[in-house]
Amino acid sequence: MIDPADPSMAIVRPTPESDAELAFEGALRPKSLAEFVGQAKVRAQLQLLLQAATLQNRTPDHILLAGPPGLGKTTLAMIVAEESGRPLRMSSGPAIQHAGDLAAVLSSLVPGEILFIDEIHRMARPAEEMLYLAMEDFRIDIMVGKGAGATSIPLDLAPFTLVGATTRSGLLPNPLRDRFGFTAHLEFYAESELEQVLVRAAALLDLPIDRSALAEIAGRCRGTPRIANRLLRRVRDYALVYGGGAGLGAVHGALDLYDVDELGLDRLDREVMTTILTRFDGGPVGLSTLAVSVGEEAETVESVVEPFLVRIGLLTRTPRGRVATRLAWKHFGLQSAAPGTVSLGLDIDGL
Ligand SMILES: Nc1ncnc2c1ncn2[C@@H]1O[C@H](COP(=O)(O)OP(=O)(O)OP(=O)(O)O)[C@@H](O)[C@H]1O
Repeated sequence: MIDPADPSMAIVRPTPESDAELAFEGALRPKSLAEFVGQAKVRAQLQLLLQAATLQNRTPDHILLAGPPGLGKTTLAMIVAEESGRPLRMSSGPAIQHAGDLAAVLSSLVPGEILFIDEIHRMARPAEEMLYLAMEDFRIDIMVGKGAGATSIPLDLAPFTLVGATTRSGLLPNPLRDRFGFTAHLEFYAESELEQVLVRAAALLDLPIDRSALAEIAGRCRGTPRIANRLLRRVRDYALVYGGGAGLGAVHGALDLYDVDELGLDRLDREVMTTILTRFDGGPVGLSTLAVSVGEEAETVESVVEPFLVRIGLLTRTPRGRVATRLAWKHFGLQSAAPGTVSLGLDIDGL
């Protein structure tokens, strides 16, 4: 769930500008696994897990949803609650900064409730430790008092299902990761799947749009449904203001205006790549140096920008740092200043 007032959500692009953007996103969320486009394997896995729990009349196992922003983690958490007919409680890692914050949430859950914790890797360590016992035994220990006189009082919890979402599953401590019965790794969407997302969104928005225009948006939305839906909205704006209908002309006009290139790269993607190419001669360059050079948080560069650049073959992550590929030099029409640097970068890929 995106809360524009929450600084932890600043890494989500493009930033929702208004309540209207949030309402728009909410309105387009699929409400069932059948409506959810793509991620066929994850859908089948979730279906099995939920059906088995229903047949045994128990709470479904804890679920971890991992993947870059905008691929449908929050949507899936809502679907899990919907499909299993259970109430949903939503929270987020940054909102749980003390064990007491988590204890308050856990102790107020009703039996069978689904607890969704977005950005679960941002939860404070003491809360994380409290969660181990809660997930395993539906119990927490509440510390009363301080120092030598401190005692712990056990508190039984109602059985619940935790659905955690993370853009950085590698940051979760093993004991926490191991307590999830199922981890779903969400992948970037294929263009054909994104076209389906867009067809559905255009119908819900009552927007007549050419199939060729939808295909063009699908190829330029970084493999991400959230971005596909946002670009569709910008195309709708463009068609509304300049007339001529929502066709290829409106797509090119809107996407050029919003600096989205033919690969779907936006301003920050391009800045990261051109910085590696021109300032570090293709790399390798370390993450923190790169982040400082483009004036962004290292986490944003690592979890929001890089996964897509790696996926489309412009960037590799090596033990010595980030390296631009031959394709990146070609895409940006640049040449290495030091002959041999490119192949040095590519040579260390496999390390
Ligand atoms: N498989 C899908 N089919 C149709 N629409 C989708 C799908 N996945 C995501 N969307 C749309 O994309 C938008 C973003 O999805 P969602 O908020 O679930 O992403 P997220 O992975 O939770 O992102 P974040 O990590 O930023 O919280 C939603 O409005 C939803 O309508």
